[in-house]
Amino acid sequence: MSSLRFGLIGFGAWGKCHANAIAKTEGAELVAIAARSESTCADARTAYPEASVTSNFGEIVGRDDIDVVDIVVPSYLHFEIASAVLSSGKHLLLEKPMCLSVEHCDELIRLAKQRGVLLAIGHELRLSSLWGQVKTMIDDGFLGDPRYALVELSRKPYRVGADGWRYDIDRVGNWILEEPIHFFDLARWYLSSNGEPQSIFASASSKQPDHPELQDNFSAIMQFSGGAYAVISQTLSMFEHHQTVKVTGTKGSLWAGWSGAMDRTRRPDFFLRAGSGDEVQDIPIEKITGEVFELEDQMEMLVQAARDGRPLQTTGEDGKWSVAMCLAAQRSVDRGQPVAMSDVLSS
Ligand SMILES: NC(=O)C1=CN([C@@H]2O[C@H](COP(=O)(O)OP(=O)(O)OC[C@H]3O[C@@H](n4cnc5c(N)ncnc54)[C@H](OP(=O)(O)O)[C@@H]3O)[C@@H](O)[C@H]2O)C=CC1
Ligand SMILES: O=C1CO[C@H](CO)[C@@H](O)[C@@H]1O
Repeated sequence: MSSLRFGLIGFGAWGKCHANAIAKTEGAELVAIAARSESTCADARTAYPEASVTSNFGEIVGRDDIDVVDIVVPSYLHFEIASAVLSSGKHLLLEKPMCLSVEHCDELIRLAKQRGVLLAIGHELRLSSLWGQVKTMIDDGFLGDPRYALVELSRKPYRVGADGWRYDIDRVGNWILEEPIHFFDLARWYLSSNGEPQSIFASASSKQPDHPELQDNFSAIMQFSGGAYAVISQTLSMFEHHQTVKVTGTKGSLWAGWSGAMDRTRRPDFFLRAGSGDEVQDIPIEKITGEVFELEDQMEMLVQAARDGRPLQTTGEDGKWSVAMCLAAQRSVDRGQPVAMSDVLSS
């Protein structure tokens, strides 16, 4: 069977990891790469001599021998490039945050439906053996009724990004859309038996006096219709990368952790422990986990969805919910009050 032909737009810190993941995936072929600057285009030519490289992403969009486009550019460019790709009738893998507004997310979902193509969003934690095992145990009833989730990350500061986009509020949107977006997605996934999130109350602080809008410390409480709630908390003022998840229910509890020198390490430490009354067990996680590994699984997911019609695990609808939760959280930080999800989803 012939390979699915991928075009990659963006070849920065994370785009290079995408290129590597596509190249490793059976049934996928990296045929074209676009970046902005000549120097990044030159890097791409050296690393992937068999791919065509361009500084005009429109050339990839305009080709009719490309099946899937993978977009890994600064977040403020997601909507413009994604709508061009979907309009051209190609499948799309779009990095998180899907877009910087709910309206733009809706428009991409509409376009994907209209053109009958796949739209997957880079919420790769859903493909993790560790975070996925937590979900499996919740769905299998280990906790009884889930009542509470904590998703917490302590890490070193964000990378600046090409041309400084990640430290420019107009181009990044806000910092909740950068990394806490993954944790909102996880919490919504874990507590899905409680219905959708109803409201979010959040606080944040900055350690940068000249940039109060870039908030290094962030915490939120999200309330679900079924009565459960989740706490999302992150600091960028730590060292290394340490993530914790705790979920409790009417019968049991789960505690999972992942640590590495950085988010992209290939040598992480991770664990899952499960409690039921006084009995505590270590749950083995056979498959190594971390964002670089899940990225490879994400490429495989696309190949299988495009070829065999298997369902996507990271959909446009989920991408939209994740953006909406982050926008609600930022509005709550700014106003000092809880924000109803219905206000954000309808505005
Ligand atoms: N799911 C996840 O876990 C992660 C998701 N992300 C997301 O991925 C995206 C990219 O992040 P990251 O790689 O860290 O950012 P970088 O700044 O490192 O890279 C951005 C890349 O986009 C390229 N680019 C900019 N404008 C254009 C354009 N008009 N056409 C083609 N290429 C362009 C840049 O080119 P040049 O180099 O020439 O400037 C650069 O190669 C962001 O949306 C981020 O939120 C990031 C990390 C992890
Ligand atoms: O998961 C992630 C790792 O950190 C990056 C920032 O440096 C984020 O963009 C990203 O979502």
